[in-house]
Amino acid sequence: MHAIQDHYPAEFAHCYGCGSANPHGLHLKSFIEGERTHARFTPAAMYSGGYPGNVYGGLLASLLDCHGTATAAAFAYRAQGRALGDGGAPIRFVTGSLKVDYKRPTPLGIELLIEGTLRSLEGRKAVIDLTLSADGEVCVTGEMLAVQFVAKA
Ligand SMILES: CCCCCCCCCCCCCCCC(=O)SCCNC(=O)CCNC(=O)[C@H](O)C(C)(C)COP(=O)(O)OP(=O)(O)OC[C@H]1O[C@@H](n2cnc3c(N)ncnc32)[C@H](O)[C@@H]1OP(=O)(O)O
Repeated sequence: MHAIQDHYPAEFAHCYGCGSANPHGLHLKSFIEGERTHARFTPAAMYSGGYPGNVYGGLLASLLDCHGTATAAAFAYRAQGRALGDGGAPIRFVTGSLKVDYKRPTPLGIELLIEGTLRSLEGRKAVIDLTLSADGEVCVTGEMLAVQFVAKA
């Protein structure tokens, strides 16, 4: 199964969090299944926060950031009856705002599950609800406003 990011055109594949063309990046891959999206990431020891054994909060926000915009794009394609990577004009979303709530420490070294659902899609604005879980426990929640990017003339 192809990830949502596998359909990003080469010129948009340099994102630190999810771009396949960024050799230093996280290479997050998100998938849409039914009414939710999901991605998985196992943080290595170098992503330590200040508290031993736990993940740095900025990394967690990065994971939500990339997964949220991928979620917005995937649901926008679906809403328009289009297939991802259909060769038409790409529907690009960027993060307008991202609220992150750290509910409990997130452990290093185990697979994290990041999930997204579409709360609303109106015009260029998509509101995405996000969770990040470890071992079945939600550690982080997020709320993203993703805005469809329109190149200005
Ligand atoms: C599947 C195939 C895909 C193919 C193709 C994909 C390629 C895709 C690559 C993506 C790669 C990964 C991406 C990773 C996620 C990042 O890391 S994205 C990087 C971080 N984000 C940014 O740099 C965004 C910077 N900000 C901006 O560029 C502009 O502010 C924005 C967000 C585009 C909006 O500007 P604008 O286009 O001038 O639009 P504007 O009229 O200001 O706002 C539109 C609406 O949104 C609202 N809004 C905007 N910002 C906010 C805010 N912060 N709070 C509340 N409301 C807001 C406005 O109030 C307005 O609402 P309405 O009046 O329409 O009701």
